[in-house]
Amino acid sequence: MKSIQVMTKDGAYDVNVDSELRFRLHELLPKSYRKVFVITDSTVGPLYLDDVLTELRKVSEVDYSIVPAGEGSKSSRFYFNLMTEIINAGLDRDSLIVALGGGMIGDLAGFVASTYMRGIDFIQMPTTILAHDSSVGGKVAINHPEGKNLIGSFYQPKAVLYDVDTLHTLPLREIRSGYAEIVKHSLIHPTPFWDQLKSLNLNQPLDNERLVSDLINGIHVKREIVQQDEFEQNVRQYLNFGHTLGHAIEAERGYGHITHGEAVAIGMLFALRVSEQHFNIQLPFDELYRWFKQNNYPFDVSDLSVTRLITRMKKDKKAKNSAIQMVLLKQLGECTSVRLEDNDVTLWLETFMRELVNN
Ligand SMILES: NC(=O)c1ccc[n+]([C@@H]2O[C@H](COP(=O)([O-])OP(=O)(O)OC[C@H]3O[C@@H](n4cnc5c(N)ncnc54)[C@H](O)[C@@H]3O)[C@@H](O)[C@H]2O)c1
Ligand SMILES: O=C(O)C(=O)C[C@@H](O)[C@H](O)[C@H](O)COP(=O)(O)O
Ligand SMILES: [Zn+2]
Repeated sequence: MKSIQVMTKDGAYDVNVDSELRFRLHELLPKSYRKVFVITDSTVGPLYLDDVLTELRKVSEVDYSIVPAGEGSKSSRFYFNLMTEIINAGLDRDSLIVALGGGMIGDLAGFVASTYMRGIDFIQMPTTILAHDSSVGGKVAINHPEGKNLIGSFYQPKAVLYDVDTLHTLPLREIRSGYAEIVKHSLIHPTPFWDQLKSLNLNQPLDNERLVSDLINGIHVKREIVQQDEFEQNVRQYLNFGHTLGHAIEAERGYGHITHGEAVAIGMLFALRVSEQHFNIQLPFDELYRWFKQNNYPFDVSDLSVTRLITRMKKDKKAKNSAIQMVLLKQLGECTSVRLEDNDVTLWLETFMRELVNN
């Protein structure tokens, strides 16, 4: 088992990555809990919930809830419903919430845990590739129609138990989506990690060893940045590379109409273009664009309005005084956060969207 420790203000926790972890769950709980409540979604539930419940019942009283799969459940409605369910289930401050699923479940269940009785313990059991990012670092949230993750907190899990066998039931679209965040980690960190990734063909069956190594590389980058700046006062912004436009597209399309990774992929390309223009430098835009295209990332942006996207980008959490703030690259592996003029971003976005539509 690969175990990566994350140090935070409230102590350390382990990110355990291995095959068949869900069958060793009861040994891996950080402590014993009287009651455990599992939150999962309607796709993951039928696949893995029974295994998890069987393990947990060896040591605790267990209850669960299944929300509809998809980004639409990361909402105030499902947040409130879950609150009612855990109140009725009698969870108290000695109880544990288990988030079994991808980033949607991790963010939603984590936000429930962070606010129920002002915070009870939770653990992450990620089941998507993307969740190598979302399960580590303690950002938990729900969406608002006005913007992604606008209602949330920083609340670290007590453990992350990543059973990589669960990743083999992921559809290709979710494999692609998850790899977008691995690509992000490779571009923002000085290790030559992008060089290893760029030969990868996602249309071929996943090689388990390769996948685990890519996930672990991503987790290392995430951990390093979170440990330096848990509450996003400075360098943690770099983890938002590609997200200023990415989040704007997700909200603009309506949550769930584009995956998070697909939106971030477009956002990263745009951030590379802006970096090139702003610093008058050359970056591997073409190489990244080719890799995304070869791997069939969808880049149809013809339905999106530049003006509306700019309005959304001005409401991004990084913005100060409604000025657009983007994470740019000074060179591969070196980030900086830059305040930009609306007019410049508008012009660059118009050109960039034309480029995507015409290619
Ligand atoms: N907190 C953070 O730091 C952070 C980081 C990145 C992304 N996020 C958030 O994470 C969310 C996206 O996460 P995601 O891409 O994992 O989405 P998701 O949780 O919605 O999962 C994607 C789809 O895959 C299905 N699925 C999950 N595991 C499966 C499995 N093993 N087999 C088959 N199907 C499976 C789900 O039911 C869903 O339909 C977004 O809300 C994003 O904002 C948060
Ligand atoms: O952990 C972080 O910090 C990130 O920014 C990781 C992102 O991949 C993730 O999508 C996160 O949820 C975005 O956070 P937000 O604060 O921009 O909503
Ligand atoms: Zn993200």
